Amino acid sequence: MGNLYGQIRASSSLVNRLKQKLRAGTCVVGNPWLSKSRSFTTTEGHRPTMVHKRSLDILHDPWFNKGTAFTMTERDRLDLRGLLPPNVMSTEQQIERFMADLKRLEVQARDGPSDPYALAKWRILNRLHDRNETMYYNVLIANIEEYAPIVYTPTVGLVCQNYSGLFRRPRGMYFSAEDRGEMMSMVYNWPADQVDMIVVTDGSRILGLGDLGVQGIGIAIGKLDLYVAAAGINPQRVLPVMIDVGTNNEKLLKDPLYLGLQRHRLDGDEYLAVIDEFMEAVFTRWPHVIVQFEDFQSKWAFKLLQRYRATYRMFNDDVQGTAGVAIAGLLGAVRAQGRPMIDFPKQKIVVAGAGSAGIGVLNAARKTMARMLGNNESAFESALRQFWVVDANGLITDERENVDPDALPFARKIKEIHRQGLKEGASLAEVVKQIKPDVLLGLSAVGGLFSKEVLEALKGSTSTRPAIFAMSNPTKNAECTPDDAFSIVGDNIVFASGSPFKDVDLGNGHIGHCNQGNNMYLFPGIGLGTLLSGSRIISDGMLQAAAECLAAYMSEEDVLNGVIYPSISSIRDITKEVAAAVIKEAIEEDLAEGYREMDARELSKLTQEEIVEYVKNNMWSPEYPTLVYKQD
Ligand SMILES: NC(=O)C1=CN([C@@H]2O[C@H](COP(=O)(O)OP(=O)(O)OC[C@H]3O[C@@H](n4cnc5c(N)ncnc54)[C@H](O)[C@@H]3O)[C@@H](O)[C@H]2O)C=CC1
Ligand SMILES: CC(=O)C(=O)O
Ligand SMILES: [Mg+2]
Repeated sequence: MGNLYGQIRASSSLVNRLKQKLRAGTCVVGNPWLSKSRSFTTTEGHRPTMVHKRSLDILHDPWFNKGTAFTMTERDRLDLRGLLPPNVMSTEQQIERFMADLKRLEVQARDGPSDPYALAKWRILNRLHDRNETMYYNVLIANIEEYAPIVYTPTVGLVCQNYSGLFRRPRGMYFSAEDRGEMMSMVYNWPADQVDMIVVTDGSRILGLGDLGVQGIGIAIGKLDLYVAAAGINPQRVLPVMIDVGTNNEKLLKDPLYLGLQRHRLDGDEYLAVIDEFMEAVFTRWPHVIVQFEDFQSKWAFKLLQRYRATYRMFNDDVQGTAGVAIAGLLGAVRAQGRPMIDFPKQKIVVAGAGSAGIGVLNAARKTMARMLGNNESAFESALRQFWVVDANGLITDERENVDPDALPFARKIKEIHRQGLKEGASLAEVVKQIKPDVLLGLSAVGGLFSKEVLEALKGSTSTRPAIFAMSNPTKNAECTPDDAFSIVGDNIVFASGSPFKDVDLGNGHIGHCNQGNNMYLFPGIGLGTLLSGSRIISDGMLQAAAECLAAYMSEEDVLNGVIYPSISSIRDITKEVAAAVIKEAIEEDLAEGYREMDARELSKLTQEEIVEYVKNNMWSPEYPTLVYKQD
């Protein structure tokens, strides 16, 4: 009732009349500020307030909203379970959180990695998103190059790190360890009858920033912004999801203002049971939904992918989306040397980082090489000779004990390695010095890992045009900057980074192009293509088709100029093409079951151009519809 009083104080005579009525008990208010249908009962004397709203309508109503202060029983009574972060806060804690955020604003607003006002821009855009979705997406689409770095990497990382302070209105759903046994019913608290895309995270590895617990929901929101802006998925049909199974981030566990469950992460079968329950719940309510797994720690990323990919429409963006983008870039790097793509299996590739992203890239690169070498068992084996993998403990060889099973195939034979002048655990600089690779690719989450020593060593590369992929996010986690890469290794390199950097002025009118090698070029098209094909699963072939489409998007002239990825300003066009390639492959693999009035038979009759047209016609654009009032 505090809000009610705040507004009413504007008119003293009305205040007195209302106070009398409130003291008397019930008060049906009819005044210029309140709609006639609302009736209020004072909370004095613990009488309840009658509300004629439930679920999100309450959270979006400033009169009734208590935000994180809704108790669990109220959340159940008002269908709010899952619509708020799980940690219930007191009014005092809410105020403390708000004040702490307010005080931090000035410092934080200047804390953007490459843009001093990044966080302030995010707040302004976020407020627009809360007020007017159509306008928000119009702004985002028209200025995607400028604002993708705000709603997505790098700023989204900063947003996640500060989410407990930034949280205002909830967006998306929270399924927590406390909701076990409830998910099948609470999924109906989400107001949309149709959901096409879910991006889900458990917050365990957000970009290269580690375990951010419940605050990781920011990454799911950012990825879905790109689904709307790039793929034209209707924003009413996207759902960001946070599965809060606890956090192992000790700082968050001790922070009284943290919005998530303050307990260590569930593990083993208990963890799996929560994810299983979530998957069953969302696919029961929305059988045709597509679920993108995002930023799960490697320990679970592969296991969950294997567990669900044959039965559910799902994929893991970090493993599979990143792999496709890297393949497209690696093929571009071969072409940038003036060589045909078919020379890819001759490339010597050093990969720093053997987590979900690194191993995903290695597996895909190995398969691509094997296909080019004849697609048989021996080609698959011999492709392994092209990779040297370095993790936190140095070069991985078969001498090492307890190699992660996913990395094991890439462990080099120790005898071979000795012949190459290396040993188990050799440092990255030593490996680069001895191997003289064509490509140095980082997915380590370690900022500056490609140190001066490493880059100096790369100068000895046997390639006519060495390629550096510093793919870790956000900006401060990039393995090196383009300035360092061009100035140390030389002008004649190909450079890509996961987060955007400015091109480098090499002098004499020459530009060192900085490509953004990020899975954002693929995941929106993979999701859209899967949706419009109606495929029940997302096959390796569909993912491969997406990667090849991205590689083919670049002209010969572009790649020779060191431009191996398109400009983000054309992301809607790229996504349309990628989606069409995914659909075509789904039809060829006999997986396409159709979408709405386009059934499988009709789909299979479409020409390539007609598929592209079909995709284009199904992409949502932000336009105001004509509204008409209809009584219940
Ligand atoms: N550009 C893009 O599209 C994408 C970028 N990424 C980025 O990749 C990074 C890694 O992600 P995940 O694989 O999921 O993380 P992860 O934590 O599972 O793996 C990190 C790997 O790096 C290794 N590592 C740590 N210190 C190292 C060092 N000093 N030298 C060499 N290796 C070292 C670790 O041993 C581990 O194998 C993150 O920064 C993420 O933002 C992830 C997905 C897509
Ligand atoms: C881009 C992305 O998915 C990541 O850095 O995790
Ligand atoms: Mg990711």
